[in-house]
Amino acid sequence: MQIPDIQTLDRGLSAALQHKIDQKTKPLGALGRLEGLALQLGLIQQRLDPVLRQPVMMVFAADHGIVAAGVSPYPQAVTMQMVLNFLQGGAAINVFARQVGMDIRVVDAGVNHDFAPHPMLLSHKVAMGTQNMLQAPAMSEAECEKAINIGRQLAHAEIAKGSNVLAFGEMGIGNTTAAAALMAALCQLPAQACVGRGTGLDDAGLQRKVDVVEQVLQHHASHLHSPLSALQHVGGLEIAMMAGAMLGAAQKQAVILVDGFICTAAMLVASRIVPAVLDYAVFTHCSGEQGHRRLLQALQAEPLLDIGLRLGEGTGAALAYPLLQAAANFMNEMASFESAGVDGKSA
Ligand SMILES: O=C(O)c1ccc[n+]([C@@H]2O[C@H](COP(=O)([O-])O)[C@@H](O)[C@H]2O)c1
Ligand SMILES: Cc1cc2nc[nH]c2cc1C
Repeated sequence: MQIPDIQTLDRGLSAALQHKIDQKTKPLGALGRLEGLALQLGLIQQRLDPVLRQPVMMVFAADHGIVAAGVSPYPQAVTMQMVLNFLQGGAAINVFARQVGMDIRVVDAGVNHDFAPHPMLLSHKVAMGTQNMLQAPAMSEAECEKAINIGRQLAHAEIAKGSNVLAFGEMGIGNTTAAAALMAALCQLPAQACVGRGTGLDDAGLQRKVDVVEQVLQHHASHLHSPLSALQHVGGLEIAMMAGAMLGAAQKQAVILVDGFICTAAMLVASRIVPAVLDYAVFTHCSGEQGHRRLLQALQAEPLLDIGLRLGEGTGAALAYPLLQAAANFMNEMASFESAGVDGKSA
């Protein structure tokens, strides 16, 4: 695979951005995390007056052969049914994206169903789902590379149409198992620390899922040392396409909004391919999925929200978007001590 060229942030503007932030009519630091966000936006865009244009929510969907091992309480068909729900506008992500003014693209990366064409649907099926990774690599090397490259092109296309904020979401029954396996492999953590209840496994189901992930890691042990090989052997098609799209977004200096556990696992993979991708990432929330907090810590990421969401679809990213808007808006619209005639010196 050709490694994408991603610029690390040029921090030359940091002092001027921080000065602008500090001159706003507020006590120093009083806008909390919004101040760090404003600084990040300014550095990504290399301007003192950052603007957010045409935010797009990209929801990547695919199926997972590992569901045959009983790792999800829901049947595989729910992936396809939820894609239809997205296209009809009735899912949580439709509601929240509408609420914050984001367009949605639903990307079929590998759902086990043939969809009729639809204006919201981007059909880029690489396979009808992954193989059961207890028995075989989740994908072939060619499939994995194809998914990454399509993802990168999709991000480039959205940015070429005028977006400078790409939000990421996903749908795929079984994908918390693939995400946990990737986390365990790339962070060298025991399965137990990475596996959670997903859509709602009971205690026995959780134990079975831990056992399955341990077996998967053992089966592919000799292929887990590089991020690409780990992705190919224990990942998922939507995870691979998201990782590619995240790399593509960073290549073009767009802001990347990372949703929950599965999106963060995709960012983990992307960051092990090109670490500079992290400069463009905003981690929007800490999901209720056991393992997400530890994964965020491994990436030294501080999530914006921690409100117990564990839905996926991009819901956390959509809900956090107004915080990004607030960061850009205060930079552009808030008075400075000088312009408002407020005494900016503390006693
Ligand atoms: O984003 C999260 O943190 C998250 C946590 C738990 C579940 N999910 C969603 O639930 C599905 C995967 O759950 P499971 O139990 O089938 O592996 C998939 O469609 C995800 O979008 C998502
Ligand atoms: C109903 C349902 C909706 C979802 N959205 C994302 N993952 C999901 C899993 C299920 C089961």
